[in-house]
Amino acid sequence: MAQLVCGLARRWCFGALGSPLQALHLQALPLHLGRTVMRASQKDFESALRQVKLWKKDPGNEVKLKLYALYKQATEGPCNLPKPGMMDLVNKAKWDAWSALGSLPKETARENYVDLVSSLSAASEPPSPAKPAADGEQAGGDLVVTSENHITTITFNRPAKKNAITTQMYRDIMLALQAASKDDSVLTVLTGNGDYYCSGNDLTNFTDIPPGGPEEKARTNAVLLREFVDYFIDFPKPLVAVVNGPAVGISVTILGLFDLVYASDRATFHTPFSPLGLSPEGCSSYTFPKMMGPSKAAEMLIFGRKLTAQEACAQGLVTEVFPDSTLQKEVWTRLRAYTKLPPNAVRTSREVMRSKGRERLHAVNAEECEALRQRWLSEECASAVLRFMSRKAKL
Ligand SMILES: CCCCC/C=C/CC(=O)SCCNC(=O)CCNC(=O)[C@H](O)C(C)(C)COP(=O)(O)OP(=O)(O)OC[C@H]1O[C@@H](n2cnc3c(N)ncnc32)[C@H](O)[C@@H]1OP(=O)(O)O
Repeated sequence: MAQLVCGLARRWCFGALGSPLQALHLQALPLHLGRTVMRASQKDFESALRQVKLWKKDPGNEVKLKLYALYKQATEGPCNLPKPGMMDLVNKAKWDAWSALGSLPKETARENYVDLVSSLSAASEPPSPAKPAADGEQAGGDLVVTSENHITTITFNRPAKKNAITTQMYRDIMLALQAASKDDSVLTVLTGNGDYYCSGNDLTNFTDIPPGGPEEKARTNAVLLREFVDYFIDFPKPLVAVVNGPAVGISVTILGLFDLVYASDRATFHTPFSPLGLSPEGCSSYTFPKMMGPSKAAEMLIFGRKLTAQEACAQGLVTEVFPDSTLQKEVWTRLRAYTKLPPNAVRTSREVMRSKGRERLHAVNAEECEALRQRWLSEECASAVLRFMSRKAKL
């Protein structure tokens, strides 16, 4: 039984800077710790700062921004920085949060900081021991890959973030597909752990701007996306999605490149590209109109209409819908039966079905990635990401 776990468990902690938003609070800490303690509540404040550094659970961007703003107000007073540009997403979010505190006195900000930390520390659960790995599985990692009974399963495993896909996960999925294309499996399955199948691209993937600026970020993301989608276009074995819950963005669009899509009746299919200032990817601008007709595809891809599992099945995006309570049992029984079919016949049938459209799919992928590269540099996209990060907007 082959076994592979991709992606290190990235437990959130202030010592490991995964993104600028994770970093923004920490950046402030050393500045403060060198200062002289002047007031009575300063000790509590410093103790709260130390406590925050020990948190292992990500408190979320909203809380991190609040902590950052209160910290700056407590130590420096009202916001005294020039307003960052629209594209400077992280600094803009920080600036907005700090400015929102207006002329709140330093002592009040310090007390609010201490109160916030103590309420969050009280609410957080003690760390639970890792679940023992079941046979053929390993716990942990943002992506878990197992291979059993001739089925390789790639599981999105970031349930606290609704399985949003980080840049590392894109790379790990490619590695997993590469391994699966060569192992003894007959089928490759993608599924999600937790209540979501996947909430699409992790929107914080756009926030860590490299020295080359937003243009470089847009370019490298476009290259990564193109390579990622190419892997699905060229994958040589049947691809199956077991959509255990809501699916968003790229996790929906690439379903057009799958052979079978089995969905829970809890699943929904949502591609909110226009509200995000984006355009379709995953070859969906070609596969969706082909499978559901141009006007149904337009409703989804241009106007962001969310489909239920039943609607997605009626449109041809989903193969079959199962009651959530029986999804796992029914689907895995069926998939195991499919693995008993003569593997060479399965591969040949798939290849003759796929080979004719492959070149076209690569061209569509290239075109979509170029359109997205430009979209990522737009103010519409920057505003949407900023709105999400400051939690004023959700789907
Ligand atoms: C290399 C680049 C390739 C780019 C390819 C392009 C792809 C395009 C897309 O995929 S577009 C789709 C992008 N996805 C979204 O816009 C979804 C955004 N998320 C939401 O709207 C909501 O979170 C939700 C509707 C999915 C779930 O709402 P709910 O209220 O049930 O849960 P929370 O909002 O509290 O979410 C729990 C935590 O998960 C974080 N999170 C969820 N989705 C994402 C995401 N896509 N990116 C980053 N983070 C996400 C959310 O922030 C919460 O975290 P917190 O607890 O730390 O606050």
